[in-house]
Amino acid sequence: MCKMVTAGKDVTGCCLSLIRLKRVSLVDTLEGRIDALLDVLLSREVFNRDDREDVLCQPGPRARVRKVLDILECKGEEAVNTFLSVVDQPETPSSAVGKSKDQPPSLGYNQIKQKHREVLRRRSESMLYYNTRHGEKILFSDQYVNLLLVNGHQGLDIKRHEVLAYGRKRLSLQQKSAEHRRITPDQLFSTANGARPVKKILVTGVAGIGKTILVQKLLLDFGNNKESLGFDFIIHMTFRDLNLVNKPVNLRELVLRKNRHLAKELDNILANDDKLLIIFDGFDEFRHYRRCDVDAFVCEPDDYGEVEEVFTSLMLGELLPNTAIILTSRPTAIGHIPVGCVDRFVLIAGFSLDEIQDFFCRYFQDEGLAEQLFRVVRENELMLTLCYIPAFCYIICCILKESKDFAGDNPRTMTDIYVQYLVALLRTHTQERAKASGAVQGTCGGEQLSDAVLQLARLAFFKLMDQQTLFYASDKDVAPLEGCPLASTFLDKMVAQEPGGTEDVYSFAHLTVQEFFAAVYCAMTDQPLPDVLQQDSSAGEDTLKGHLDLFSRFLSGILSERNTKLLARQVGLSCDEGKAEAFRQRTVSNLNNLCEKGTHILNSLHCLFEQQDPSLGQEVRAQALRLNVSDEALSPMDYNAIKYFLNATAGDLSELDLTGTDVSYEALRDLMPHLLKCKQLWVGENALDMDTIQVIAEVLQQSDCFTHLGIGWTDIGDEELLVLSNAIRQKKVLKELWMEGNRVTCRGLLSLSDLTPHPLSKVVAIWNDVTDAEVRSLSAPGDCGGASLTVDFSEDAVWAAWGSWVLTRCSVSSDEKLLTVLHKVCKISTHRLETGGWAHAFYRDLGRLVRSRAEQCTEEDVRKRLETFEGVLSW
Ligand SMILES: Nc1ncnc2c1ncn2[C@@H]1O[C@H](COP(=O)(O)OP(=O)(O)OP(=O)(O)O)[C@@H](O)[C@H]1O
Repeated sequence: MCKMVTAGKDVTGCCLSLIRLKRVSLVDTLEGRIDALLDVLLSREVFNRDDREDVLCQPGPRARVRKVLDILECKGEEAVNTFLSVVDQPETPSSAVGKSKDQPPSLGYNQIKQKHREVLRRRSESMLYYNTRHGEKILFSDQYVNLLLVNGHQGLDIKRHEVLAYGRKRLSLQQKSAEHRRITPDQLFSTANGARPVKKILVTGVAGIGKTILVQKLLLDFGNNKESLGFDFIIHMTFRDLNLVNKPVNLRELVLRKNRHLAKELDNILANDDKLLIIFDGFDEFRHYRRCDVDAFVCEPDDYGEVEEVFTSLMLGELLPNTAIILTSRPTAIGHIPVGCVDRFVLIAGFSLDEIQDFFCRYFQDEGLAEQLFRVVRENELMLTLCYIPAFCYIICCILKESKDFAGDNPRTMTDIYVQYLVALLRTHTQERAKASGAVQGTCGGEQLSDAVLQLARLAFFKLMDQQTLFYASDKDVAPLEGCPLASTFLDKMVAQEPGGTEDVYSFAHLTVQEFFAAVYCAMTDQPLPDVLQQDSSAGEDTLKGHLDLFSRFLSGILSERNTKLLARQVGLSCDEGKAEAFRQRTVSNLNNLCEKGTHILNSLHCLFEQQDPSLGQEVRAQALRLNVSDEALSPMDYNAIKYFLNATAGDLSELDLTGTDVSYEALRDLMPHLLKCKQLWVGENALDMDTIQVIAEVLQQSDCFTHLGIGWTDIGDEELLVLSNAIRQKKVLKELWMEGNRVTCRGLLSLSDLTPHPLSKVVAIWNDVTDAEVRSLSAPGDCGGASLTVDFSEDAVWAAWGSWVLTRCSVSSDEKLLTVLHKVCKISTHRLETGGWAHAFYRDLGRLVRSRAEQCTEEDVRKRLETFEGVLSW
């Protein structure tokens, strides 16, 4: 490799700049032979003994090479010239210093390896549920259910709440399962032929989907010698634990914090970095997660840095470049991960129907009972949707264990389930306390119970507002919970090792549980609503979309009449009626506002749904009902909320925006009565098959008010357009048809000729299968479309804005979706793209995006297709 450094160059006169230029690769190349190199430099009198000492004082081989380079810079051209001639010489076996890499592992190394496996096995063999009783041992292997893992790149700007995004993602994943490749835990590091090795893996998935459990599975299999994934050692770190590090630290100390048994062999373990896997769990819980864009790195295991610097240095390969890393995170935080270095993106998609059933069997350990209760859940769409998330599956099993069915207070909304969950656990808790103290039930009842719940809820609320999920025992908000047995039912506790002793650190088992308790506090006390919910929706749209989404849904559900009554009866909590009424009025005014402006409205629809009060919907009196629910795959729960709103509100639907929602035939058919009253329907960026097109055609045939239709990027061809044009001909009310990026040919467009310019005053059909000659004839006045038909890139200003919109979308889409877009946009013939026009910049930027995606892509066939397009785009 040193040959490469100087090959083909006349080194005289440029040696100094050469070593500056090649500094990083020199460090990589020479770290394994630094000691031998020093000897040679000494013997050639380039270095003196003091220089040598200076170098040897540096911690670790990489730092030593850097020091050599620094000293050489001071010594000037001649010294550097000699140095380069030395490094160009082939390495003699004796000079190779990567000792531990080349030598067979020592006995000590192998013994520690086995011991470490035993430690990991011991630590991972029990399943720890948040409410596991002290001393209770539930075997992990008895409870573990297979998780669906898929290779996948995820958009980095997922801001929506994970739990809710989950149902949508899950369903769309299922639909597209053929396109995605399933992987199993043992395939995480496997590579397709010829692909570069997978070293850094990012595992994402929403709250409660099983990221930590997957990590536990990897550790247990490793501990049991079942699956080593090719590693000698796995080091497990959680960000919860790393949060406790509050001063500069080095990697060695971080490893030893929880693994003192590795101390003796740690040098060898770190030297064998290609046999080492480090797992970092729960990046979203890292309190410094916004600060990982560091510019200071640590390069040696003994170098000190802030904890985020050590982490980022490992991720970017500045530190232990050959070490494999698995990083888990909820999607909300991945925008802060240096994803450029990630070799593989893995998404945990949770349970499918079979796994839910398997979970029930394992949980109830009685086949008959499990089957009976599974049937109850399967018949309840909402419940079933939630069960795809293992954590919910667990919560629902807890509820069922208590009540055996959902009869009586049948849960209809997400809040209902959480309220029942709270009640179920409180009941167990009070009964157990009564049993333990030998007293009658109610020891912790009445006031005492509601006070304890409010204490917990207070903690949840204030920490949520500060976006905190970890609470130290020394915190003044935590202190009142000391000794409260209720807290241990709902809070996770861990003991943090601190220099002066230990400290307890608490968290709710899941963020959703914290959000629920926070909403209980806000509803049941005189705490004013948080500012973001107070704001007029015109100012607060953005914030309302963010981290308080689920909190506001819970708040709405808790303030509903049925839940306030239930909580009063079961928990002794009462809420101020004025507050409930104020919240309801705010919900109505938010809905009015969002409808009139056509801003994203889904969360407010869920708030309304949570209330389950038909009269509330009737109060919505927006001047125009513009419903924008675009850009995320919608789940059955979302459709429930949309339909609920549309059924409850009177008035015609001005606009329904279902762009990029994975809308299906069933969903559109279900919405049919509302579509007949809709003026503008946007269903672009969904794969629309003929059945779905038929539903739209039916609406066109029957509706007297349907004036605008958007079906861009829906993969439709002439046949589908023919069905639509026949339907338009029936009522002749459609004015605008947007159908860019499809497979329509000139023949298809000609089917619209008698419909333009009346009723169709605008047809946008760029990026379809139309040749240049056809474009000219179609655009000619008097022909098929004339002025009302746009098939070409004529108006620069309009399409420049369009291009940047498409680019933004491409940058957050999956590789598969990117390929679909590329397939369309690369059909444009180049001579129509006038030099200097917007299209050049557009294709250049698109080319860059494709190149970076191809570099990161681990699926060979997808990568090859991306590379083909890269070639096309670099004409
Ligand atoms: N594969 C599984 N088999 C059985 N139970 C599971 C499995 N995965 C998850 N669970 C259940 O779901 C709960 C939550 O899982 P886990 O803590 O791994 O989620 P997570 O994705 O790490 O969530 P968060 O993002 O909130 O940290 C577990 O405590 C367990 O009860």
